Amino acid sequence: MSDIGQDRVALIGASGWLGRAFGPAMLRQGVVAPGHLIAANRSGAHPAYDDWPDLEWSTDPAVAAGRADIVILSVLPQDFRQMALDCRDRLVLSFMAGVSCAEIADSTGAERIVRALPNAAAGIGRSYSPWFPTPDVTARDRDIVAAILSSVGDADALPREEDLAAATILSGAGPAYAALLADALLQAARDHGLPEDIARKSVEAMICDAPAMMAGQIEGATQLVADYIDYGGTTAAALSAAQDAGFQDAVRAAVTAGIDRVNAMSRE
Ligand SMILES: NC(=O)C1=CN([C@@H]2O[C@H](COP(=O)(O)OP(=O)(O)OC[C@H]3O[C@@H](n4cnc5c(N)ncnc54)[C@H](O)[C@@H]3O)[C@@H](O)[C@H]2O)C=CC1
Ligand SMILES: O=C(O)[C@@H]1CCC=N1
Repeated sequence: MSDIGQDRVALIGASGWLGRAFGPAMLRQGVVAPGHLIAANRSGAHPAYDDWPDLEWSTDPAVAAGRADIVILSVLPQDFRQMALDCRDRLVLSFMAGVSCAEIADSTGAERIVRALPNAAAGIGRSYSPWFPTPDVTARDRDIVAAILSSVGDADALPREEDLAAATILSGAGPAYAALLADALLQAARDHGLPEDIARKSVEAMICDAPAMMAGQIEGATQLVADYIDYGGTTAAALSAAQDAGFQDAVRAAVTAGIDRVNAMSRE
């Protein structure tokens, strides 16, 4: 039996971007038994769950939450704010960006709340999901949360809730910044007249091979840039021009703007 034991889990937003990664992963790995999962969405059974034809579906989040011991909130903040959920005496695990534990407690009555920030790599089992528990969360709750989050990748507890804002903008963004860089490189390649297929293969080699060369040693990135600069070749010229044009400033502005947005959402 999994860490969840006989507890019933309501996954609110089961067919959304994150929900359809978590639900099937939890079922496939035996974190929750099919008879103990209630999948809630607006449209009923979703093809991502075709392997579990007998799964219980609900289009009423309040009913699903009411029948569960553990409630996973995988809905947009604005949709959550329209819901009337009673989660008293339940463990609530929220994936929502910018919705504080205090707001979740206020609107659901829950005291045992964990906020986690997965990312889109959950869909390939490679999410990194930092999480924060309220003081009432028990040791068993923590094991349950670790089991749920581990079903789609790696996870670590954070000591302070406010650190979730940065986590939202960094790991929470998944491949978004890499996509921005890839798009800029593709446009530059086209500007220089590279045939489209060669441009695509060149940029794919840059973006998709880099992870294999840097995995497990990301702290070496600063040294890698310095090594290229010291090498004094063509890449040095390109990297220096990017730095002079404000590359680091652009990244810092992106992270700051994102954190500001998260904090504004918390006050909306
Ligand atoms: N997509 C991502 O990479 C990340 C998302 N998040 C957070 O996770 C949460 C979910 O995000 P996504 O999966 O991307 O959203 P999504 O919009 O893809 O999925 C949300 C799901 O909730 C369902 N839903 C909305 N209102 C409902 C209602 N009244 N009753 C039943 N179901 C309802 C929708 O039908 C939809 O399937 C958001 O709060 C987001 O901030 C956090 C980290 C990363
Ligand atoms: O862009 C977003 O709002 C979602 C939530 C956290 C990360 N991605």
